[in-house]
Amino acid sequence: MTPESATIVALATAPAAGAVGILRVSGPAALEVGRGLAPGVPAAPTPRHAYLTSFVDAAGAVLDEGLFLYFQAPRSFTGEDVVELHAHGSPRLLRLLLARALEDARVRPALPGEFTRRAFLHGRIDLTRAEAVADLVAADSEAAVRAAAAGLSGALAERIRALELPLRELHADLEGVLNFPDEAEGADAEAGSRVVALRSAAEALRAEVGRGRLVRQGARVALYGPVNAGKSTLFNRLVGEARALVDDEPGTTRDALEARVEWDGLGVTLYDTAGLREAPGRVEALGIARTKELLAAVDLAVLVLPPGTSRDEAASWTREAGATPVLTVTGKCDVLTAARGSVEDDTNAASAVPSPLGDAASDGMSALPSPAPPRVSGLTGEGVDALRTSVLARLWGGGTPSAVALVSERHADALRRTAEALGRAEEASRVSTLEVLSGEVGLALEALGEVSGTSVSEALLDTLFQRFCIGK
Ligand SMILES: Nc1nc2c(c(=O)[nH]1)N(C=O)[C@@H](CNc1ccc(C(=O)N[C@@H](CCC(=O)O)C(=O)O)cc1)CN2
Ligand SMILES: Nc1nc2c(ncn2[C@@H]2O[C@H](COP(=O)(O)OP(=O)(O)OP(=O)(O)O)[C@@H](O)[C@H]2O)c(=O)[nH]1
Ligand SMILES: [Mg+2]
Repeated sequence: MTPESATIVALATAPAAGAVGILRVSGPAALEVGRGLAPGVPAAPTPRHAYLTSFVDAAGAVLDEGLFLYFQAPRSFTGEDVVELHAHGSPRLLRLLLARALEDARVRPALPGEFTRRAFLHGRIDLTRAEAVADLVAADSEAAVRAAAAGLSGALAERIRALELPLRELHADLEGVLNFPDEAEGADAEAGSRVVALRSAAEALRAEVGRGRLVRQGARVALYGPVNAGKSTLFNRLVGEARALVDDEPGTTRDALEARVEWDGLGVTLYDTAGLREAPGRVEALGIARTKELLAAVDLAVLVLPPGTSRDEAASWTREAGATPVLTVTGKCDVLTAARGSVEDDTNAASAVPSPLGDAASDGMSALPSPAPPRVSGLTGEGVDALRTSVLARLWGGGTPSAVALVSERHADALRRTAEALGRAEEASRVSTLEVLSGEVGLALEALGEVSGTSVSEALLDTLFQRFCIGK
């Protein structure tokens, strides 16, 4: 029996006690198998009608009373005949029902994501929407839910199609001219400008999707800086509970600590790290090594400086973060300092509006006059809301995640290859032959097709659907 003709079954609900548990069957034998469990249902049930009926064991003894739903192919989630048994949410009962369905030789357990995969194979949904299903299930912040929902409703599919159609037309025109020069004469006249327009559309889409991982997994933000700057106190304040140990002894934090928060719907994993200093003790040195590792991995590093830090010192602390963007703040701002030549020297009324210094410093432009870092106090909470806002602005560049923001590394990579091929096509349209131009346009089309699923391999589908849970 080929996989396509197999009827598959799985629990559609989590294997835990709950109000309702659903057993879902999809494939040609779905109705017969379902009626085997629910013999009270008519032989030709009305599709999409909820029948209240008994579910029975092999001997006909009643196991539960629940709802029976029949979706007739192709009007179902998978595009095949689908039967759902909505039973009471007893894991043990559902296992009995599942085992009974599997007694039929035409039925086998569904693989992870197989229902969704069949929906894709039967053309019910394209790949971006299939992936959005998995994203929605995995979403752990409001932003991730909203972005996945937009993906599910076809927002990304729409954008891809808007690029794919003209690209396909251009490719067809070019191939026409190459293969039937007489009939298709002149179809390549505007090729150069069409490539330019398509390339800029591809680049625009690419720019928009770059932050998919931020929404999907949340952003990672680490507090770092010299020992005793007030990092742990600020961390506790940002997290809203006393998670980290605080002490006036420098070198209190040894191991990085993490906490998950949700700010404006965006998931943020916040790290408190071991303070940096020269000549630490042995254990502390291990903590400092870990801080440096972590700094390389996060999306944003928040440098917490004690009041009175000089500009040179600030610049050198900034360099500790390497390539990671830095947002600098002056901590313990409730303490008055009279130090001269410090980073907060030019603090004035205007600098009450947080303006990240990190950019300038990490761009190697620290010689230019830059605004004073925003001031915070973990102790009093002053400036903490403004810091949160600056962090979000730095991660997002302001605004809320766009509908197409929830894009996987896979999508981003395919879009990058699309744009690159179009870049080479643009070059070819100026300096090379029509063959080369058409070849690059073909490559762009192929890369783009990996997003929508018009050109994907079985192997890629296997990998994609493996991240789904069983029953999805
Ligand atoms: N009980 C239950 N709830 C569920 C699902 C399910 O399979 N079963 N879903 C599963 O993930 C989601 C809903 N997704 C669905 C998508 C399409 C169709 C469907 O029957 N589509 C047909 C008919 C459309 C219509 O009549 O408007 C089609 O596309 O042709 C059903 C569910 C979430 N809730
Ligand atoms: N006045 C004032 N004191 C603070 C503030 N934040 C921290 N402190 C004090 O400064 C000392 C060090 O604070 P921590 O939060 O442990 O500093 P840290 O940067 O985590 O230090 P290490 O883990 O040792 O690197 C403690 O005595 C805190 O009470 C603040 O905003 N204002
Ligand atoms: Mg600490």
